[in-house]
Amino acid sequence: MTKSVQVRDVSKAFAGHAVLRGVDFAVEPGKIAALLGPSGCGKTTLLRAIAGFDRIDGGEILIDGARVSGSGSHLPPEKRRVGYVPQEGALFPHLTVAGNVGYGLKRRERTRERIGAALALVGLEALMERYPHQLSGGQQQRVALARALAPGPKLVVLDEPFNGLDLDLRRSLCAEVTAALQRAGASAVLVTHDPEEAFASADVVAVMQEGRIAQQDEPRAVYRRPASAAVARITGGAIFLEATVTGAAAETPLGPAALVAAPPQGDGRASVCVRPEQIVLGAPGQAATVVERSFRGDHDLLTVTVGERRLSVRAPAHPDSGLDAIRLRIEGPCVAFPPVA
Ligand SMILES: Nc1ncnc2c1ncn2[C@@H]1O[C@H](COP(=O)(O)OP(=O)(O)OP(=O)(O)O)[C@@H](O)[C@H]1O
Repeated sequence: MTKSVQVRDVSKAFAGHAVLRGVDFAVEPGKIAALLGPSGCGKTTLLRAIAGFDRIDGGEILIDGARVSGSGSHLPPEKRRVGYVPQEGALFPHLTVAGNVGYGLKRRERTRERIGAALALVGLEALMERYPHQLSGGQQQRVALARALAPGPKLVVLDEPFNGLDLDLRRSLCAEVTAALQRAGASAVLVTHDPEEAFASADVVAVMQEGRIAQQDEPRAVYRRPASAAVARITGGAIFLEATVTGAAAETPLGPAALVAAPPQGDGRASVCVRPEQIVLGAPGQAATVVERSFRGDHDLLTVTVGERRLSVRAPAHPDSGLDAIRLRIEGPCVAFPPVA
């Protein structure tokens, strides 16, 4: 099947500093892909290259099977049929909602019906006559999405569209944006540095690290089977335990742990990655001593020692619990990486 967007071996440098170093990345039609990575890894640069705002130095980019960048060619952004949602919306303050949404449409397409249909995708058709300053931050972002969707693009790229919004709003807006993209039948690339946002909104997560895609897979796969220790850290909480591996089993300071698979490096010493929720309290388990208990609302965060090792462990919130001896064990399969030197 023709990919909605296909990025092949793309490189890009700014003033001699390589920012994209051979990026391979693809999105299937109608799917939402999240580009997840730490600050400075090249996410925005890749997004801008796909949208056509920046030229690439090497490799090629295809949209719907047609080359738009590469081998000396560079189709300008307005010819790519890619909708772009920048950080913090960037609506025109002097235009109404309808004016903003109609902005990207050709004059003959700029009808009330067409604008209303785009606003209906984000549930804001009632606010057509308002100005951006009369909208909440979340509404502004939805208008920015409606503006990007109005010309009927096959692909929409969104650059950290929920930045600057509070956490509750981020979560609800994320669900609304995903639903609007699905209603519009558009494929999307969403840039984020928040794993929860990537998992909640995307069909596929591409984990980016130092200008390369380190792993691209379904959300559960990148979380449960990270390809490297760095991917494990980028995709959520990760506790690394020194262990001895035999086949698909590991012996750790917290007792035995099953592995998702025997590691390619074989038996011997390893660093086993455990997700925080895989460490559970209660017998049977390894004896641990609680040295600090910190109230975190819906849970307590315990600092515990197991032998020489100090760990942070989530525990149910408990008003009467003091500092005491507990037992810990690992539940569910983990991933083993080569030992840290
Ligand atoms: N126009 C430019 N000129 C020079 N350097 C640039 C330019 N754009 C980006 N860079 C550099 O490229 C690197 C990657 O930047 P980019 O914005 O793509 O990262 P990012 O992963 O999107 O980061 P963030 O999450 O902080 O937005 C950074 O070191 C940045 O300083």
